[in-house]
Amino acid sequence: MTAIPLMIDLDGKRVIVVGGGAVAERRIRALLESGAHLTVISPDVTEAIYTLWQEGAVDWRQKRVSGGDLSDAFLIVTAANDLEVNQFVAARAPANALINNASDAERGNTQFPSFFNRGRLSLSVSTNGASPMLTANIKRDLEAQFDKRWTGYVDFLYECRQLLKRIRLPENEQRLILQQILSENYYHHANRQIMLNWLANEPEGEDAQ
Ligand SMILES: C[C@@]1(CC(=O)O)c2cc3[nH]c(cc4nc(cc5[nH]c(cc(n2)[C@H]1CCC(=O)O)[C@@](C)(CC(=O)O)[C@@H]5CCC(=O)O)C(CC(=O)O)=C4CCC(=O)O)c(CCC(=O)O)c3CC(=O)O
Ligand SMILES: NC(=O)C1=CN([C@@H]2O[C@H](COP(=O)(O)OP(=O)(O)OC[C@H]3O[C@@H](n4cnc5c(N)ncnc54)[C@H](O)[C@@H]3O)[C@@H](O)[C@H]2O)C=CC1
Repeated sequence: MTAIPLMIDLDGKRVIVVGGGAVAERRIRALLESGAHLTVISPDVTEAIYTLWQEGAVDWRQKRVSGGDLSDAFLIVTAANDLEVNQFVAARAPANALINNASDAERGNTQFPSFFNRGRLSLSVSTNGASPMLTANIKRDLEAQFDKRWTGYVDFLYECRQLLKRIRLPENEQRLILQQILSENYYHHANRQIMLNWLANEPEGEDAQ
């Protein structure tokens, strides 16, 4: 069995985080931007989680976890520093819930890759549990290779593609342009602007909405 990566939309979904330590904090940071409704269940939490709770970014139930805390959860992260607690949570999770078990990935069905974004570009790395430290190293290399300038470049690619969809050129011409904008020429802002202006001034295709 091999885990496959998916991009997941958690907007408005109920996410339960069991435990309030360093690992829980890392998962919460990854989840904050997702629009999920986050509830932390733990007798204590780190300072950073405490601040997030004060700011209203997460709910906090200051208690040890019990089975009743897990109903209706779409995703459960269990990151208590007690193997048995994490096993209990994994066993009591609703049948269709996604479950990430921080102390034993194989007793869950969901793993968090290490990831970062450059605008719309998302890069994630996983070794499927072989070596989280190798993952961290590879991520660091990728962060240097795909530096912040990629954000603007990927925005440019997005805008071009949206404009092309409106113009509705014959498929081969559209592919040619999509290929062409991958050339290093378009790392330069001025060239991007020329392409965008040209695309923006092309008439819309017949059946464009
Ligand atoms: C499945 C997964 C995540 C999940 O979905 O929960 C997972 C699982 C486990 N990690 C464990 C241990 C450690 N994890 C780290 C560090 C990181 N772990 C991360 C990801 C992942 N860890 C996912 C797989 C990713 C992959 O395979 O590529 C990183 C990359 C990202 C992040 O966590 O945000 C982050 C680096 C962040 C950075 O530095 O940038 C360190 C080192 C440290 O702390 O410095 C140690 C101690 C050393 C060691 O054990 O190697 C244990 C044993 C727990 C126990 O012994 O009780 C398990 C459980 C198991 O193996 O089953
Ligand atoms: N996935 C990963 O990347 C890593 C996972 N781990 C695993 O994650 C576990 C947690 O690591 P840390 O966050 O560093 O530990 P930590 O000790 O900083 O935090 C553990 C938290 O769990 C809470 N907790 C304990 N019993 C609980 C219960 N019955 N109900 C609710 N909350 C409870 C504690 O109050 C504390 O807030 C480790 O024991 C280890 O197995 C460790 C390192 C990396």
